[in-house]
Amino acid sequence: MLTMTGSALLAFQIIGIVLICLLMLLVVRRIDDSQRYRVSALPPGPEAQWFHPGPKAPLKYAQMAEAYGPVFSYRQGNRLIVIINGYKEVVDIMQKHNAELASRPDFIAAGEFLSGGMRTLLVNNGERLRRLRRALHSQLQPTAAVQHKPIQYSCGLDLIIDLLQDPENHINHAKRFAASLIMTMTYGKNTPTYYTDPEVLEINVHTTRLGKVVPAGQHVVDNYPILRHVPFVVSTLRKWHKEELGLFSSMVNVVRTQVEANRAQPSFTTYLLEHQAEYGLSDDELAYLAGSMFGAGSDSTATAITFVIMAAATNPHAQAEIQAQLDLVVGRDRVPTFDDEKALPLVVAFYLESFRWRPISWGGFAHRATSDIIWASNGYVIPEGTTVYGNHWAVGHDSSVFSEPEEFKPSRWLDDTGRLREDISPFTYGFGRRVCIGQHVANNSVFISTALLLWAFNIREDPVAPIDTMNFTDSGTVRPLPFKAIFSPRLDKLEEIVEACRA
Ligand code: HEM
Repeated sequence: MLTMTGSALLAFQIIGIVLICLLMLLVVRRIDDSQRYRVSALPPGPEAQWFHPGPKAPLKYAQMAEAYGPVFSYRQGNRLIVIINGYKEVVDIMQKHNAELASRPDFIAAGEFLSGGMRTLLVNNGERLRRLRRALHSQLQPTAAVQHKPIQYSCGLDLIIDLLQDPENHINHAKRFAASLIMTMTYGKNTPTYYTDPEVLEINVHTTRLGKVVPAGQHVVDNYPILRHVPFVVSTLRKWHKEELGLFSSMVNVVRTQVEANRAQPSFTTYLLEHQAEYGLSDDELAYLAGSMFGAGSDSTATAITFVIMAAATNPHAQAEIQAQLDLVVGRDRVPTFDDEKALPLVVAFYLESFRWRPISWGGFAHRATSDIIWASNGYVIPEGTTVYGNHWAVGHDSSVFSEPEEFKPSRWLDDTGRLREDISPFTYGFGRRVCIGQHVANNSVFISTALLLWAFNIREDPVAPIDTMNFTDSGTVRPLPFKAIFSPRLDKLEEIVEACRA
């Protein structure tokens, strides 16, 4: 009993000291800020010292942009946040000032503790980021992305067969496509992958944990960094890191054993093991580099495929147009392949429009200004240290670039001659120097799935179960919630043709 009272007293003392320190820090920062911000104006925004947008922030931000303008700011205590909601503004700020926005805000819970500072997405700009991105680039840049096309094609054929046999579960089939691809690319897995495989389930536990602590302010240590020194505050994060690192290391060890026995399939991990010294990777960094491919590339790719299905089911006219092109270019005796891509601009336009219409990382990912950014057109300053988001939802729905933004119109991505436009982008993969490094692989996945899906099926909405196209999770990478779609094969011998094309 005495011991309990003693530790309670100690805890109160620590909390007291922490509160006093925080108060002092707040006063000093406010004096500092008020002096700096007088020089030029901050983008306008709510007055509150602690503003929280609430649920579905990207939609709320788009509404706020109508009141404050396309670039606005708000505060969360000491943190200053700027949200960019217009297409032109995102180009002017996120793209043109890419060097000053190449860093991340401090993700203390998710980056420092949960990921041990090793998850590429959360690493600050600097020497480690350069090493990690260079290693990833070797496998994911356009010329290297080509080598993954045969796996993507084969996963695409599986997707068609899965849908034919069990259409109800279409969301899980899209997840299977993405999981199989990543497991093969990363670890050289050559047995079929299912979304219910124990290792896939285990990776998903870790991805879900990460998703819980990434949003700024979700964990107390992000709001009060001084608490990082209080062991019980960060003990769960430390435990999660240990478990995640254990899993990632064990997966690398399997490949290491295969390499030693001379029976490893070439993969990202075999490449990293061979070039470990060249990239200066520790064993733990190597394990994280391989392991976090799944978190970064699996859910996002699966969501992209499911949004294509949703777009097709709710836009029969656009679907018919793309099928007419597929019939002309591919016919019905064989499946579409990557070789058809140049002749199928409508397929590309269809998925680009899907990216714009229902963005996957809908609020964008946080960047940090590492020096003051003067936004010349309006004379506003985005001070050093500000967290900056390009709001993908608002940018894709900017009516000055995308007329009738609620409408699904693939034709807006084509010029008068039917070629793909190069002057606009859906910005699905983010901005500047932190743009998604897996974008070429992801585009190939979405291209082959879209082509195969719409070649193989007429996809329809069930009149008695209309699809709510805004029914997705309110998370960093959104996930569409279950919806019914009817998949009617467009040819009698679909399975036969697909199987014949596997060779
Ligand atoms: C349709 C699928 C995908 C979407 C929509 C997507 C989207 C994004 C976005 C929005 C970012 C942050 C960009 C920013 O900070 O502005 C990002 C970062 C990243 N993505 Fe993707 N991604 C996809 C697929 C992939 C794949 C397949 C991989 C790997 C195989 C991958 C690996 C990464 C990595 C490593 C980062 C961190 C880059 C950094 O912070 O420097 N992504 N992705």
